[in-house]
Amino acid sequence: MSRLVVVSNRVPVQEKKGAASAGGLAVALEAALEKRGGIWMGWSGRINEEGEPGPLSIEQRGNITYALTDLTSKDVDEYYFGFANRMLWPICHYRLDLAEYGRTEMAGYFRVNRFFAHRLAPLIKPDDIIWVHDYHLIPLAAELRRMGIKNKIGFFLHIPWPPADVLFAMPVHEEIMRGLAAYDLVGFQTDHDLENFAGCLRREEMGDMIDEGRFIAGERTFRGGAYPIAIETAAFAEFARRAGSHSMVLKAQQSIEDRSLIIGVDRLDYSKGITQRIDAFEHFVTNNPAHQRKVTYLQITPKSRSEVPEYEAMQRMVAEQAGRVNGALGTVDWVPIRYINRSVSRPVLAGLYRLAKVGLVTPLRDGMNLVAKEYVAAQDPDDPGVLVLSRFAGAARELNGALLVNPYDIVGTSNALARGLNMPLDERRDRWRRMMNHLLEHDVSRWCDDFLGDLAA
Ligand SMILES: O=P(O)(O)OC[C@H]1O[C@H](O[C@H]2O[C@H](CO)[C@@H](O)[C@H](O)[C@H]2O)[C@H](O)[C@@H](O)[C@@H]1O
Ligand SMILES: O=c1ccn([C@@H]2O[C@H](COP(=O)(O)OP(=O)(O)O)[C@@H](O)[C@H]2O)c(=O)[nH]1
Repeated sequence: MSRLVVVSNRVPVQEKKGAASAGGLAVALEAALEKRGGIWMGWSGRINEEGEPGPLSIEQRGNITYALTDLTSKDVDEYYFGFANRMLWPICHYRLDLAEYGRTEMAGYFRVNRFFAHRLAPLIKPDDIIWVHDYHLIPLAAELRRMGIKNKIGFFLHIPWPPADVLFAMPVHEEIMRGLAAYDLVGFQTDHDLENFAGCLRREEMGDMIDEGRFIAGERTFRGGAYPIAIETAAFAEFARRAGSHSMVLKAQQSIEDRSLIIGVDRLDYSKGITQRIDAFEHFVTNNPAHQRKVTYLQITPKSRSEVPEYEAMQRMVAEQAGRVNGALGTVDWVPIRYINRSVSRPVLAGLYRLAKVGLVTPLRDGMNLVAKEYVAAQDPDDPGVLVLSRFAGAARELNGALLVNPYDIVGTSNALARGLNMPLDERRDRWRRMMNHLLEHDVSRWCDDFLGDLAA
């Protein structure tokens, strides 16, 4: 089996041991590299203003060699906060209104990708398979090819891919598309993302699909497919089963008393639909007097990308909104929304998911949304909760036992919440079993095997 070289912006070794990780990418990949061995290269998370980069910092952990590079603050501002998170992220989440195009940021993005390629190339052996992750690093393969690297290189996009009319609002869309064409295999979360990609290629006759899953763009032919990312289902279910004795989970359970728990877990990101969700909850409580004082909505929302102005504004907005709703609906002995701005460790999350009668996952647009899958995996088979899921999350393509909602439809989401809380046990079991069977069969190791199998083929 060939050695695997993974490249991603974030690398989990940069997190302190035992720290709670708030990103799905890290969670999913750790398992894969442990199994196969190889190199994981990425940003150290550190800023180094020296100008000339020092040597890569190398750390061996089990089967994995972590190779990390520092970046300058100019790099981080332009490449990560700038182009990746203020241009590509909003565009790929269909938010043209939030996209900020700056030439400096765009140049910084391509420059940092070139820099990554120069640091990575000396580590690569002829038989290595290279797997690049996410929107931060789209041009990496083109840079490596320019340096003469002929290895198989795959790319997986963790976020949605938009239709042509949205993508083409980005001035450098052609270069980004050409960047993708430099890979041997481009993986998307869903068939819808793949269709959008094919549409973008066709629109200005840049390329086409020549066969099922085979594309041409200019001189290059390459493959593309849908590879929905997954979780370590059995292990997560076991976490949840044991979590009942965790002191934090016990405390939560005691403090909820006999109320029904509704849970939301999201990075504080405008794509996650948190404000619409709070509106839906407010509508639900106001219009269902029988549930007043009988429900607690726990929203766990670690801060994310706070240096980006849209995220900073969002932090204020959600905090104010949660406070306003609690002020309007709460009583001396009942706080309807518990809003937490910190990251919670995965074992505790697993226990909280299991306590919750409803998992409320309502992004306006999301590549996959691993929280939806974790919520299902964490349920008690004898008395499972109900997943209320946005039709615009990648997970909605797979989780056919969920109550699907349009997150922009506040009344519709409120009705789904009511239906979830009142659902008879038999229906809950049927719905949960369908989803759990799917998640057990399609877990994260299968996701890796599928992608790497196709890349190696
Ligand atoms: O690294 P950050 O800027 O702090 O952001 C965290 C991660 O957010 C994004 O997650 C996506 O990947 C998940 C797993 O495939 C998927 O379920 C979710 O829908 C996506 O939003 C981002 O793509 C990662 O690169 C970030 O590390
Ligand atoms: O306090 C938290 C909040 C989230 N997560 C984890 O962060 C991931 C979020 O992934 P998702 O795909 O839902 O969204 P993303 O943040 O990657 O856009 C999930 O595995 C969660 O369990 C966590 O460990 N602690």
